[in-house]
Order: sequence, then C-alpha cells, then structure tokens
Amino acid sequence: MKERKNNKSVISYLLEWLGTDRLRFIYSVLFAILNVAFKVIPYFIIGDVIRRLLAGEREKNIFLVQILLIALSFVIAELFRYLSTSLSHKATFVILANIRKAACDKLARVPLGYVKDVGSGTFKNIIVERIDSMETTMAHVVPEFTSGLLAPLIMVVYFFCIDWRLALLEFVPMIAGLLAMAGMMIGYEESFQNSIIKTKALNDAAVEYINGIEVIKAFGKAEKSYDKFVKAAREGADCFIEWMRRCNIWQGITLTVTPYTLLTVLPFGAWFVMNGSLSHADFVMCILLALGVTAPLTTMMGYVDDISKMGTIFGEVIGILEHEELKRPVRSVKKPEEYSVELRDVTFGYHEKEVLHGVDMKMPQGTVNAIVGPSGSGKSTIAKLIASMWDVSGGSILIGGIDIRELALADYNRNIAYVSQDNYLFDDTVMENIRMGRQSASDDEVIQAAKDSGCYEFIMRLEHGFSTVVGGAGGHLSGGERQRISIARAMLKNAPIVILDEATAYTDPENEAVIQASVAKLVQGKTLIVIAHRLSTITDADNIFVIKDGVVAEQGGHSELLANNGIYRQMWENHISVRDSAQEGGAAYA
Ligand SMILES: Nc1ncnc2c1ncn2[C@@H]1O[C@H](COP(=O)(O)OP(=O)(O)OP(=O)(O)O)[C@@H](O)[C@H]1O
Repeated sequence: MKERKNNKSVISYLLEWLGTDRLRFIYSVLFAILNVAFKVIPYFIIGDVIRRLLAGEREKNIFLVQILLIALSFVIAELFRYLSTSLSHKATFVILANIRKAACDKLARVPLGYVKDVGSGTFKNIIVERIDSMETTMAHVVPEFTSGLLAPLIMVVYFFCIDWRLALLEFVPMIAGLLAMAGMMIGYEESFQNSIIKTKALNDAAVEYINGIEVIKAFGKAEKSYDKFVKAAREGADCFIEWMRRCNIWQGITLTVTPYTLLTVLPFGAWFVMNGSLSHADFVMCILLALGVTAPLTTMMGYVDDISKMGTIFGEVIGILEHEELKRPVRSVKKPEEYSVELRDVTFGYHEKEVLHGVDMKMPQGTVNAIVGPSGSGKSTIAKLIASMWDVSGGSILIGGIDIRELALADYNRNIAYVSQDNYLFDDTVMENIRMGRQSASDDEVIQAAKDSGCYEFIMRLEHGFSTVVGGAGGHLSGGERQRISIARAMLKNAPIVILDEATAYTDPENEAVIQASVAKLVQGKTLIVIAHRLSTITDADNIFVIKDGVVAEQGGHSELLANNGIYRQMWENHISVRDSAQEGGAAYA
C-alpha cells in the first residue's frame, strides 16, 4: 500500500486538503513566530536588568517598567500561542475531514478487488483510528515546533554575541542528547511498520470475528475464532512493549542529558570570570540562556516521534489515494445510442491466476441473456466485469458499440443496474435504501417501485413501514426480503441494462414466485443479463451462454442447446432430476 505512483509531495497533498483554509495555517505560523518573539524579549530585558544592577543603577522606576514589560511580553506571548493553536486546530480538522473524504471517494473509483483484498478492517483502521491519531500532533506541531525551534535559535545567537566560548560549550550536552535521540530512531521504521502489521491483523481478526459470528456460533467454533483474536491482540501488545522498552532507554538518556547545559556552562563560566575574560553580568546572563534554551528543545524532541508516525500514516493514506483507478475518462468520449452488450476476447484474472480466457458474447438490446455453467466456471466474474467492478486484463466490453473504458463512470452507472447476490442494505430506512437507486426519486416513486417489486406488503407490516431502519447490511430483514428491496432499488433506477446475479439461497416457492414476477416487470424492454442457477427460469431466454472453465463452451436458445447434446443438455437433465425429486417450480424471466 505504500507504493507511490506519482511524485506529489506530502506538502502538496496537505495544501490540497487544506483547500481554501490555507490562510488559517499561514496565520497560525505567523502567530507562532510572534509568540516566540514575545517569549524571547524577556531574556533581553533581564540581561539589561542584571547589567544595570551590577553597574550600580538604583533608579526603582526603571526596574519597575522593565518588570512590567516582562509581564506584558508573557501575556502577549500567551495570547499569540492561543491564537496560533486554535487556528491550527481548525485547520487540522479541515485536513482530517478532507483526507477521509478523499480516501472514501477513492474507494469508489478503485477496482472492487483492491478494496476486498485489503480488507474492511484495514481500511477502517486507516480511515478512522489512524487518521484520528494524527489530530493532536498535527494541531500542535505548527505552534510548538515553530517556537521549539525558533526560540532556542534566537537565544543561541544572543548567547554567541555574549560569549562564543560558553555558547559552544553549551552545545556539548545538547549534542549528546541529540545523539541519544538518534539512537531512539535506529530501527524505527521497521518497528513502526511491524506495529502497523500487528494492528491490522488485530483489526482484521476483530472484523472477521464480528462478521462471522453467525457461522462461528452455528458450528461451535467460538473458542477457536476467539483464540485467533486473542493471539492477534497479544502479538500486538508484545510488539509495542518491546518497541517501547528499546525507546525508553534512549529517551531516558536524551531527557537526562539535554537539560544539563549548566554542566559545562557553570564551571567554565566561573573559570572565565576568575581569569577576567567574562564579566559577572554576562556570566549570569549566560546561565539564564543556558537554562532557557533547553525547555523548548525538549518539547520539540517529544514531537519527533509523533511526526515520524504521522509520516507513516500519510504514506498509507497516499498509498490508497495513488492506487490505480478503473481506467475511465472524466467525460465520456462518446455516449451509447443503443444498449447492446458485447464482450470481445475478454481475459481476466484475480491476481496472477487467469479465470477467463478469451470470452466472446453478443447480447443485443432488449434481449434476455442467461449465463449458466458449473460452479466456479466464471459466471459471476463476467457479470462483475460488465458491472465495471474490475477492468478486463485483455479484450474489451462494449455497450452500444462503445468500449466501457471510454465512458465516464457516471454515464456508465446510469445505464447499468446490477443486482448482486450480496443485496447489501445500508443501516438506514427502507425508504432511503430503495431511493439509493435514484437519489432524485420522490417518496411516491419509491413506494411505486416497492409495489412493483412485491415489497409493499411486507414493508407495511414492518414496525414503522417505510421509515423502519434496517440494520447494518440489512440484518433485520430475511434474505428474500433483502433481495426484493434490491430489486426495487434497481427498478427505481430504470437503467436500460440489468445484470442479475441470481441468488440461490431464497428458493422457497412463495419468495421465488414473487421475485420472478418482480424481475419480469423490472426487465421489460431492457437488456437483461442473468446469471442463472435454476435452468427452468431461463428456458425462454433469447441467448443462453454456457460457461465452462472460463470460456464460452456453448451458446444458443434452449431447444437448440438441448439438441446439441452437450454440456447444457447434461446440466438440464441434472436440473430436471433434482427438480422432480424436490418438486421444484417457479416462473421464468421471459
Ligand atoms: N475475489 C476473488 N479473488 C480470487 N479468486 C476469485 C475471486 N472471486 C472468484 N474467484 C475465482 O474465480 C473463479 C470464477 O469464480 P466465479 O465466482 O466467477 O464463478 P461462478 O461461475 O460465478 O461460480 P458460482 O456459480 O459458484 O457462483 C473461481 O475459481 C473462483 O474461485
């Protein structure tokens, strides 16, 4: 996921995510600089106070004004810190919201296979938790880092102006501290990557456990699955503990050594005073500067670790954003004038293994086309390629004679309604779930689609009718009910091409008859492509394509294929004998 496809820098991405809120960040930096300036001013005033005192000045009013100026500087510095931090917080929330939006938008444009391969747990972890974890660092990094870097810099310059020897000596503990911090960074990338892998494994184990809870319970595998989750949690904890143990040693040295600038400044300063090469006033000032320079540096060092983590998270997010998309133009080159579907020498494989090896199909506009074949032969894969969920590896798919890769996704989507086996319903009302077919549809149109698809009666029997919220993935409804709602959704869309990946699970006679009747209404005058498992439903189809081992083995009408005495005939005989023994019935699509 970290592979970069273009050379766009993180800064360019940040500016893009900031959009029109850039000014907020710029002001945040400006205020942070002003904060530093007002924090440093007291040191110059204190220097002057010490010099005056040691020179014998006794005018109280002068000292009073200087004390007031110091107090005022602190107040103003705090005000600028507040302004800088609140602006950077606002800008950070804009950035985080835009990162999430960009990642979610992107998921709709990449091939479905990529989303499935990476896993919903991993995506959720990146888009929710890991992006969230950047909030504090990102919001504080501008003010704290600016002052943590700039304030010591100004003080060191001032230090050099007073006494370059002590200024150099002051660096000795600081350099030792920096070296210890560098020690902390040894193997950092590797440890952090390892922690990411372990966290992903934990997330995936949790998602798998929750999603599979039904199967786990039914087959009494709760303990085994829970063990997998516990193992992932333990490995994650071990990895963090080991990493922290290593970091703690170096961090301890860093935090112990860095603040002790006085270890060198005090003895050498005293020696310089004694040999007359440093005045008393300058010596006191050097002590103050040596003390003042370390606090902001230590704060800044604390951020180095967080900034490295942020860099890794940005890498992951950018990995998603730069993942290859389905090859589609922003605007369609040409729009189809009719709605035939054609596959020309299509090859395709999930990962390395090719599953379709040169598939040719012609489905004229307004015809019923059935795709049949043994399990695993490639039927659903063909449907998903036509539905543009993946891109073909070779050959082409044409709608109305136009390659679908020349159509903008929006234009393409308008023309296709895909009813898959998953029948995913969102955790929303029944009304909104159906309206997903066409966002602009009125309530009356939604209700009409529900009536046409045979859902109306059971929806009205639900506790709140159309306002009933169906659980995540439609969990509160039966499989047959979910399928009827997806058909209503497709009906509302009223697309000229309908792909129906026929589910085999809901074969009780009542449901099947309703589903077949509603499908017959859905597809009137449309180009229908149906993946059929029950051959009795497609005997009247205009074209039947028999797929075997990723190629079209036979094609033609029902009688023609029976007369061929080939695979189809074999499948039909098997089907008849199963149907007879189960006394199966059912309406046909055409
Ligand atoms: N997401 C995936 N990743 C890897 N391989 C896959 C994936 N989906 C399907 N396959 C493989 O591709 C081949 C064709 O699968 P496909 O689902 O298209 O068959 P099918 O004819 O629709 O089967 P069924 O009738 O059982 O639904 C099978 O070998 C299957 O294991």
